[in-house]
Amino acid sequence: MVSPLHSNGRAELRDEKVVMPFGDLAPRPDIRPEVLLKLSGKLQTTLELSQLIEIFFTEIQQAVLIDGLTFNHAPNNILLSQGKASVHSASYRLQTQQDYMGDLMFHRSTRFREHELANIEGLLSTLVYPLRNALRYHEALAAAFRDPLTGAGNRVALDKTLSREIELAKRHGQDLSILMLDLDHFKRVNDEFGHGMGDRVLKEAVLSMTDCIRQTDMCFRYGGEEFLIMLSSAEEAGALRIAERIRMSINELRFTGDKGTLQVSASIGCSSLKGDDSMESLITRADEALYVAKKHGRNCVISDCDMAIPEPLDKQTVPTPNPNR
Ligand SMILES: Nc1nc2c(ncn2[C@@H]2O[C@H](COP(=O)(O)OP(=O)(O)OP(=O)(O)O)[C@@H](O)[C@H]2O)c(=O)[nH]1
Repeated sequence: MVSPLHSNGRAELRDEKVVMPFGDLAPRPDIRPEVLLKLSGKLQTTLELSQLIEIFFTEIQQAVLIDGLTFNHAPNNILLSQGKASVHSASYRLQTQQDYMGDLMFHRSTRFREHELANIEGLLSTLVYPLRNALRYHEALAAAFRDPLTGAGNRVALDKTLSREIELAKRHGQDLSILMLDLDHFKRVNDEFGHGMGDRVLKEAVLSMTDCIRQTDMCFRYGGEEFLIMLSSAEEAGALRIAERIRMSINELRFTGDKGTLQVSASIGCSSLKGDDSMESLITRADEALYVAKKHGRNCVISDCDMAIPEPLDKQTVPTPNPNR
């Protein structure tokens, strides 16, 4: 039997006191079996995490009044809230011997009493299996939209996300820009340093990209060594600044292998959303700008509005082994 509150499970009060409700003197849960049965049945009706937390929040009001509930699963980047945060809180780490299943925080304007904490813990036992199933479902869905090598979004995710973001940006009159990024002379990286090194470069380049963008922006693998970065609420000038930051950050990477140290560079084309743009036209303009960047020596950023004027090229364009490093 899995315990929702593994040995380190605990209820914490806001004033730093720690209560161990399952200690010898702690009260036992006092919940009617039909409440548990009903809750358990309802929780089994969905695999969607947000729905699951909503059902749990609504249903447990029958046993304990709470103002708000927060569910946090940092490894999967999940943060869900119901109701509102309040002065007092009780938090639980849900952990079985195999799985970490997240942290739940219950909020209330008045202190939780010990018998209420015991009831919350009794109710939590119904959440464990549905929550584990929902987390697995969430992970499977996320994997279906991710490039397995780099962790960037894949083409399926790109089509879904970019078309939705374009629609939203148009409806709310917001800016949206994209960057099309291609690593320069990547074939030489594979040929001279091996495919393993090529893979390493791809992974590190994606980390550089994601380090330079906001959480609301997204990076997708468009093809082999080509990436599309979606910048929400970014106008052309802002997008060019981010693109330049990414270009420099990739150019600063160093990879040491048997044949010395490798430096890579990237060319970037940028396009910003216009009123009559479709996803295809936005991508085509970024692609054309990327083509100009390649043509004018690589390791530079070109905007779709600025395709005739290439950046000054004082940078290294070819990955070079440097045996002295
Ligand atoms: N290691 C590795 N290589 C890949 C992967 N996907 C594509 N490639 C390689 O990326 C290279 C792309 O080569 P090209 O299209 O000629 O482009 P390039 O050498 O980067 O030249 P420019 O784009 O003109 O600067 C090919 O050799 C592909 O095999 C991958 O997942 N891993």
